[in-house]
Amino acid sequence: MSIIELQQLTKTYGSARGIKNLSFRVEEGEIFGFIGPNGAGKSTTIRTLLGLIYPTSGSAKIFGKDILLHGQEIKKEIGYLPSEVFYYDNMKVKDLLHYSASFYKKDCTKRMNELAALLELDVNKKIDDLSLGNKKKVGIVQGLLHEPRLIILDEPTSGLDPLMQQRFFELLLEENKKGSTILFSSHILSEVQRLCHRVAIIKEGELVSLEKMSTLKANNYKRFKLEASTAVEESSFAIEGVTELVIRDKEVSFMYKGNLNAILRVIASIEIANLWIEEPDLEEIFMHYYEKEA
Ligand SMILES: Nc1ncnc2c1ncn2[C@@H]1O[C@H](COP(=O)(O)OP(=O)(O)OP(=O)(O)O)[C@@H](O)[C@H]1O
Repeated sequence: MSIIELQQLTKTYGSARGIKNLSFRVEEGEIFGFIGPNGAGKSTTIRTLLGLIYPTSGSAKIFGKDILLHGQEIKKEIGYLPSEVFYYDNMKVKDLLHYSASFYKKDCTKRMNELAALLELDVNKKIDDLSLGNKKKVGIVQGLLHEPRLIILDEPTSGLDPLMQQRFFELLLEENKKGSTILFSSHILSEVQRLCHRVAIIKEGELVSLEKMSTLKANNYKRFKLEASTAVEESSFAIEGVTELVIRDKEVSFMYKGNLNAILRVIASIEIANLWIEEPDLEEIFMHYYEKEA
């Protein structure tokens, strides 16, 4: 079953572009990555889905229900972590969390305490006295304390130190195992690569790619580096699929997409001293995508 379904969802801010005709689905149990550079439209999409802003046209459903007709009902089963968190600074953390928990019709105290302990968050402190990272932790506890069916995270790791990021990822994987579906927006590709099953790539408000993480990696380029025993001619590598060719005397590097036998035949014709074939990370794939599209 689709947990989220967007159909031609469009949001403009006056004459400014927000998102344009976005259509995709997030299936139950997925960890779904939503990636794109600053200003691509990730927050606009999320805020529209949550009913914080109104779509200009198109529609969306969450749990099979229209977001405009059933917004209140839908939101009870969503945990949302906004990209920036703002609070009433004068409150104590525990008071804020109890206040947040009061919106749900179940006792969230146990889970709230577990999450605070896991993230090493001191709930007796005033929000005013917290660092940026600790404020982020308050947002995480707030978003997860009611054990939501759908977790929506907008750039969740900014402000968290590496140890806490790791703990947070483990927490998300645990929630996912228990059955939560997760939509995760980011421009930090390594974290998307580690966690997500599928990824939507958005550029200038439009969807440019929607792939399984495995397909995105498999279909893509490999990076070749080799050291030859003698100087190499550029013409040796003039075959289809080779890009970013750099030759420095005996050292050659390039990206390749295509039949591996074809490139291995080229390499076999050279007397080589060393060879590396590397899987590009999402960062490289992403840059390729953008450069190619541009
Ligand atoms: N309130 C607003 N008024 C006018 N334009 C806006 C508003 N909010 C967003 N935009 C524009 O909509 C586009 C998408 O912005 P959005 O914040 O959704 O991008 P994003 O992918 O979340 O980027 P970032 O990673 O920087 O948060 C941008 O061109 C932005 O300038």
